[in-house]
Amino acid sequence: MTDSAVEAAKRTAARRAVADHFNPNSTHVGIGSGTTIVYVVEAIKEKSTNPNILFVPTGYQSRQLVINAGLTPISFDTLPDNVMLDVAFDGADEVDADLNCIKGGGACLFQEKLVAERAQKFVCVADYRKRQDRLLTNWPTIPIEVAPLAQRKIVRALKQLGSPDPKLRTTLLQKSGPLKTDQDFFIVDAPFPTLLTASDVQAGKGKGDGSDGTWEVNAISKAIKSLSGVLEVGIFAGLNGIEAQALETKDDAATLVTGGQKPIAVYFGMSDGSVKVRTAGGEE
Ligand SMILES: O=C(CO)[C@H](O)[C@H](O)COP(=O)(O)O
Repeated sequence: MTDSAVEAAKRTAARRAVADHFNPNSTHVGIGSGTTIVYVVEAIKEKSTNPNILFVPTGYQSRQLVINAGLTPISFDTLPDNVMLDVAFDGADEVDADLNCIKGGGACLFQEKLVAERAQKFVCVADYRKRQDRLLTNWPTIPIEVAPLAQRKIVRALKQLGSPDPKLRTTLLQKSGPLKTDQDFFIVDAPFPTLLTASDVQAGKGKGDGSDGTWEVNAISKAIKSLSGVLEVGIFAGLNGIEAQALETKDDAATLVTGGQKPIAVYFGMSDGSVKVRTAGGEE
């Protein structure tokens, strides 16, 4: 596939996702980061440039994208406590059969997670290379945002968790040295063996707790997040927004604060020009 074919796949999927999930009467919409989200913003702009819709970006690139499209950005920390985003769109680096995602290829995972958790509907758009049954199949590493001071000890701890060669992400262009995130933190990219889903563990394909060299998605995410100095882990797993809200209405007040991290739907642009939509109900 040529680069332009991959870009065409991203654009086709973005248009379908926006057609299905962007309501021009929305009040608050989250906008993720990366190359695919550009096509989402393009499609949104075609449907509405209503200045009353407030767009919550997930970092510098995302904010510029919103501004350049003539849309109205609003910072996450100015959202009133009782406001949920109607929908948040984002890209993904890899998605498994249960809709767990790896994100952070563009180093924006921290703000992306804040925004995803605040959305009633979190929707991802990606090209066919990201569509897998298990995480760490084609995408090689888990991106982790860390405090610079703690970087070396976190790399050591990741090795103890079974990551063979965690690496500090560096800038590729003129400036040498570590890449800095929008929070002025560092990114460590940690390879692990392919991650098990919860149903793999139930089916006895591995313990999933690291003791036999296998990790289940939620377990490795929690283990990494518990290391001091880790700001956020680029695994979006657990509940989706609809499941989280259902729990909250059953008077579990804690869930609104954590929200859902998993998308309710992922739109994959395929190499033949079609779009596959993966949801909790399966794929069509
Ligand atoms: O998580 C991200 C940035 O932190 C991106 O959404 C992810 O890397 C996908 O990027 P692209 O659309 O360029 O493939």
